Amino acid sequence: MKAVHFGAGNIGRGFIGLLLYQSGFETCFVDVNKEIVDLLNEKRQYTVQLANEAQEQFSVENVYGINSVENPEQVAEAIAHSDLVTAAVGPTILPMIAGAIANGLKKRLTQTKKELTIIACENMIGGSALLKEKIYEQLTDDERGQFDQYYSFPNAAVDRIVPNQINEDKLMVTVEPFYEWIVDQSEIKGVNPPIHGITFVEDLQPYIERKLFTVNTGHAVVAYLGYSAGIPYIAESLQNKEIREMTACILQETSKYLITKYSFDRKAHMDYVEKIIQRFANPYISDETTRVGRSPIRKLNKNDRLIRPATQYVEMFHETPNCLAKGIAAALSYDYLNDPEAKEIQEKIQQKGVENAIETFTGLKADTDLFTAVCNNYYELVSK
Ligand SMILES: NC(=O)C1=CN([C@@H]2O[C@H](COP(=O)(O)OP(=O)(O)OC[C@H]3O[C@@H](n4cnc5c(N)ncnc54)[C@H](O)[C@@H]3O)[C@@H](O)[C@H]2O)C=CC1
Ligand SMILES: O=P(O)(O)OC[C@H]1O[C@](O)(CO)[C@@H](O)[C@@H]1O
Repeated sequence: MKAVHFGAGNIGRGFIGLLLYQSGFETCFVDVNKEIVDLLNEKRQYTVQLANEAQEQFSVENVYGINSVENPEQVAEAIAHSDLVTAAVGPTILPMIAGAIANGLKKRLTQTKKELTIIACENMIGGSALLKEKIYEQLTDDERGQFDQYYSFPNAAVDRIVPNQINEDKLMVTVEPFYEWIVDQSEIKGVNPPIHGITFVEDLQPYIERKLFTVNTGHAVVAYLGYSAGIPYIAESLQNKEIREMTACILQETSKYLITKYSFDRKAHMDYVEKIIQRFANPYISDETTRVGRSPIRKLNKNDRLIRPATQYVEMFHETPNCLAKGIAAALSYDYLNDPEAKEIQEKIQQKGVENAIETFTGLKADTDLFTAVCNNYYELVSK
């Protein structure tokens, strides 16, 4: 079996690539990073190491790379002969890979009429649906009809903390032991991809919201509060009592929303939350607050990990989630200027004021209690 995976980065190599190999796939990594692609072609294998006391290592073999800038034709050819296409490039990059996937899928139709599954493995709601939308924008009506018949784009939730790598071996990836990959099987045409480690579900919504509004909300606020306190690493940030308590409070608010909406068992959900906080504090991982806090405009989007649970909370309980408001304020105050999105937010705040920035980046309306709470928390945070 052959898989084409876009994005030979942390999640691509450290999570998806590992499971594909363990499930018997040959994996073609498509990337724009020449160094990584060349190394994959030279070594044809790499190592994944677990971030725990035993530091267990796994060899991932049967891999190669294609540079999509230099060799777009090879990418199309690989997709035409593949049994699975996956991606982990980041939500903002999905539109940029859509053309290459569209070309490959068109070529595939000239050679076979077998079904194919395409899965975007990103931290977002509806990642594969977005990829499909961007691919379909490039098709004629006739091609859309054929794609509908053979290709499916099931949404997915992926969870494994993979920090930035500082290994001498540029292909090696250190990952946390925990992982979860959940795929919406109701969307799949033909058989489910035979990958050990995927959990197939009929309704992804509870799983993706539970993951995004617990793992990603929690991780992001630790990053922004840690950065604001001058702490460079996530685990170290959690040693700060104020940050730990604020994170717990924020996750109480998201839990209240999730438990009410999806009727999760309270005890099981709170155990899930506790386990996640322990994962953040993993002493075998050095995870920078600037990595976890990256791209704050994306993270402040109305459908993402900070604003969506807050607005859903207001809608459901008619009260303001004050801790989430503080987490949102911390994201707005994130002034790491090497991050282009953080820079853009800070420039907006300087030029137009924080009220304008809140409206622009979060979509919150100025006459709401949540807006006021975010604003007040922002002023409190920056005056410290
Ligand atoms: N690192 C983590 O712990 C987790 C990450 N994710 C998600 O996985 C996705 C990828 O994240 P990471 O692996 O951490 O990022 P990364 O930056 O390590 O990897 C992204 C890869 O995509 C490549 N890329 C960029 N533009 C491309 C293009 N046009 N065509 C092909 N490849 C391209 C980059 O060169 C890089 O190798 C993101 O959506 C992230 O939210 C999800 C769960 C955990
Ligand atoms: O990848 P994003 O969406 O920027 O989020 C940052 C971090 O969230 C996690 O996926 C999980 O907390 C990280 O490991 C990840 O990189």
